[in-house]
Amino acid sequence: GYYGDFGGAYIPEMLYPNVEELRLKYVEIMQEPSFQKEFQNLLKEYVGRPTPLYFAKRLSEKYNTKIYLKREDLCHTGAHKVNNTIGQILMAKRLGKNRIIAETGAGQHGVATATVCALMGLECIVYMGEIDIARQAPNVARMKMLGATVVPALSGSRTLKDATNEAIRDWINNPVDTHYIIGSVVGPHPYPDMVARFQSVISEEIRKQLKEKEGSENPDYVIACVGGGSNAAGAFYHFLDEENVKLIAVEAAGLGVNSGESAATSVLGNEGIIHGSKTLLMQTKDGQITEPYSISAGLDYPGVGPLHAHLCKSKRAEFIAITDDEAMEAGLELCKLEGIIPAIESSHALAVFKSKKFKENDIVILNLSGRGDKDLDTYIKYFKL
Ligand SMILES: Cc1ncc(COP(=O)(O)O)c(/C=N/[C@H](C(=O)O)[C@@H](O)C(C)C)c1O
Repeated sequence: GYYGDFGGAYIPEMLYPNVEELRLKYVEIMQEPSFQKEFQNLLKEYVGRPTPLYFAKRLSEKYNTKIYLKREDLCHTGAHKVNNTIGQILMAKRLGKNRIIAETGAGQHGVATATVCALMGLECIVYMGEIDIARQAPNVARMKMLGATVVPALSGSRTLKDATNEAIRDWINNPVDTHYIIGSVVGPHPYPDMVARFQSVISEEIRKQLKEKEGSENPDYVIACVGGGSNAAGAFYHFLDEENVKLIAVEAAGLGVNSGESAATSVLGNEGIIHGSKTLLMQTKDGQITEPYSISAGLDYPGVGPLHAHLCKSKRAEFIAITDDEAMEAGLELCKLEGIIPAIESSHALAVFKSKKFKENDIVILNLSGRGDKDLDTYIKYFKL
């Protein structure tokens, strides 16, 4: 359960039975033919996979390189999060669980969890920071309509890290009948690996689609935004051992990495434990989690998955920090050039083209993790629409 020096399961003793049960069973369950059959069928019939690998002609012309967008914004629920929740709800059923809990920040993961609970008729409780409930109101309404109970996290800074703490507290109190669907490649082993495996359908499809379109399975670059790191883990997964495929992980610089209002964990973080995992996190000198900031709730996370801590330390991936302003401008530019309104998280990845030069015949894949519907309020305020 380690990625280099990072990973592991540093959990309270009372959580050990739940996590140990999962660790012992998850690979075996995922490899069962009946599991794979149901998983692949739901991804196709319910999520709408495969998602297009769309050649963005006008964007490519603007930046004089070849840009393909992997359209995770077209998944059912509007983001990549559902790839993971489909896998985990099937896992929960095979583990005999009938109560589901989850944490969410941007609300996408909460919606994706509520969606699969409605699909399978399971009880769903989503913990969400009171601050995030206010700034992602449309997703809160969606979760309620889908039958979930949204519980405001009132502890700490009342954002994602507190929602995660409250979900962990719930799981400790309800070990037998409850499965905790973690929304990103974070948390104690086996979650980072399990979530990455479920999201790896993204790069599995990219390889097939690129082969058809360009005659080669390998692009020159894969770019993805990183909050906890699940959409990036999925987009990178099948390229990790292909050293000519360069990986670019994009974090939220917020108001700037030296502004004190940022979520650029690879720049501002150092080694520590967060939510049961040894990784890089933004912390005070006595190891308390520092409150991050980003205009996007989805990247507003003070840690990063252990896989990405390793990719950063081993320099297998280049980490770029993008500010609120750079992201918002890039999001609006995609609207005008390609008629696609991206999630603000995904807009951070798009902003790379402004600052990094690619060669004319480079093939660049950008993982468009979600669509911008949930962010219209923020776009309206920012651009005074
Ligand atoms: C459209 C979209 N794109 C990217 C992200 C960042 O999450 P990762 O892909 O796991 O790095 C997110 C993260 N959303 C989470 C959520 O909806 O709850 C996030 O807030 C937390 C789970 C980290 C997202 O919604």
